[in-house]
Amino acid sequence: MRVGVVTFPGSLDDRDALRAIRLAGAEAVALWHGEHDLQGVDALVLPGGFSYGDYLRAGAIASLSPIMTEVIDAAGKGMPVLGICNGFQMLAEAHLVSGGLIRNDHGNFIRRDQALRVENTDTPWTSGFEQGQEIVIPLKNGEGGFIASADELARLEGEGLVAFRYEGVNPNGSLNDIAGVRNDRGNVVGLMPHPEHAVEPGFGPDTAAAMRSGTDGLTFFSSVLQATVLAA
Ligand SMILES: NC(=O)CC[C@H](N)C(=O)O
Repeated sequence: MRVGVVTFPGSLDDRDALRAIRLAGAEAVALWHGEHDLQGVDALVLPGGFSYGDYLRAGAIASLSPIMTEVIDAAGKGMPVLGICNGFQMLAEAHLVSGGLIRNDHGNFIRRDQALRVENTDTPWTSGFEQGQEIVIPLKNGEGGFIASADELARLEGEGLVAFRYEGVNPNGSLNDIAGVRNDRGNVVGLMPHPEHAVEPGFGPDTAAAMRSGTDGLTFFSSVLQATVLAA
């Protein structure tokens, strides 16, 4: 299975995403934002970072990059797409998932090992988790506050489209503690915390809770591998 990671000008976590994919056992394919070419990949990751310097709004300019034409087309056909942090911001700007991300309510960039509750396992990126499972992965952003209109929020909740919720601490004022959402079909998932930074023992979160494994993030990438094997 081939999983592509798109690099944009200002991407920061593309290499870690490629490494996470390899550690999960898939072939990692580096893609460039300026090309209209997905190189035949089976799944896609939009990585974290500061694409276009976060000018305008984080993810807004990247969402108009040439390759996004192909990403939007593939997502519409059911290809698994994961947006991590800046990638989640791009998914929201491209309307591939609902809602938007705004500056953290306290106004500061924040970095912490963050506990999350897995709310929806019916996606190719979360199928390896248990419903309600608590995981710990790193969070690091300045514009992580999840917003949506009252109607859209009610729809997300009512239709079970909230994929992850902050547990214990809401680090940025996100409505309903929402840390990640999925699209209606389930193939597109976006979240603010970073699974690709928690894939190897000793290099991930260092909280006591996470010492259970420190590799909760790897399940995202092993899940998508499993999803495609089952579909094949
Ligand atoms: N880690 C990231 O991807 C950061 C995302 C974005 N640049 C922000 O600060 O909100």
